[in-house]
Amino acid sequence: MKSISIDVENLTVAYHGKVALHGASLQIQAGSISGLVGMNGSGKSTLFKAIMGFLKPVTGRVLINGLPIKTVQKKSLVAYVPQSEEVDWNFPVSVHDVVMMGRYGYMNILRIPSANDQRVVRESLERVQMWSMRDRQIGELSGGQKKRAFLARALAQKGRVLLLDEPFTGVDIKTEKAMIDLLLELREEGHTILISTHDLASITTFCDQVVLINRTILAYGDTSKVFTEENLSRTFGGSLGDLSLSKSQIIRGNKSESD
Ligand SMILES: Nc1ncnc2c1ncn2[C@@H]1O[C@H](COP(=O)(O)OP(=O)(O)OP(=O)(O)O)[C@@H](O)[C@H]1O
Repeated sequence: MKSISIDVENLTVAYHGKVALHGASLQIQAGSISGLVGMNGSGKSTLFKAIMGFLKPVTGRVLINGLPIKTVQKKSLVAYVPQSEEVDWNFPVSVHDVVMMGRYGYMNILRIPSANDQRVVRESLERVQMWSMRDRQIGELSGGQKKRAFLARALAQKGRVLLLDEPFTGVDIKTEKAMIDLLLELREEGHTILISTHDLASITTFCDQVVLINRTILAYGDTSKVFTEENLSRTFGGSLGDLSLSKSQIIRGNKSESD
């Protein structure tokens, strides 16, 4: 699989004239995992939505492998897992239906799944250990199961770029570890992954790059260079103590089962 880069150039995004993200620039290397880190309201979801082309920027642009998102989306290259709050969980669809939505870009207007679509949906559900729950209504799932169902939808889309907005929120430590292992596998397969998370302690265990955000991009680059005490203080406006993060977790990451 050929890996794909993401370039964000001088991006400014506003909601009803109020700027949420200004002058944001960053580069995500093809075939890497990047952790997007920032406080509540710092603009993480806004950045995801702008990369997806859901929000029209006031200034700047986003290039996926050098191409505008509109061109790329026709090929279903970028898959997005939104925050749980963005999903209507009362919508009467099964887990299987949700994952099949990842195949819509490959179907004609009648949306009749082919044998290949059925196979890909099954494989995607099996990869997140959700095949046995395929007939459940999405509203009946636990927080972690909801996240896995939407990750399966992204896998079914066969996007080469995966944008994951807080996939670990409400997920237990065992499931988070299984998801991280899956992300590492997906990177080996050539996917480019941008993931926002509030679990700072696990960043150094799986992210090649870190992007620090507070209404603009404060820093980005190799985790070993960017995930520093000074940069985190700038991002969160406090000390490491406030972040419940030890120096060792910044340097090499040491999240344990008992955390
Ligand atoms: N639909 C919207 N209309 C108006 N303002 C919005 C909208 N969505 C987000 N905002 C504002 O834009 C800013 C950035 O919000 P955003 O959701 O991108 O932050 P975030 O970093 O994803 O936060 P969190 O960690 O809480 O999910 C916030 O001030 C927020 O209030």
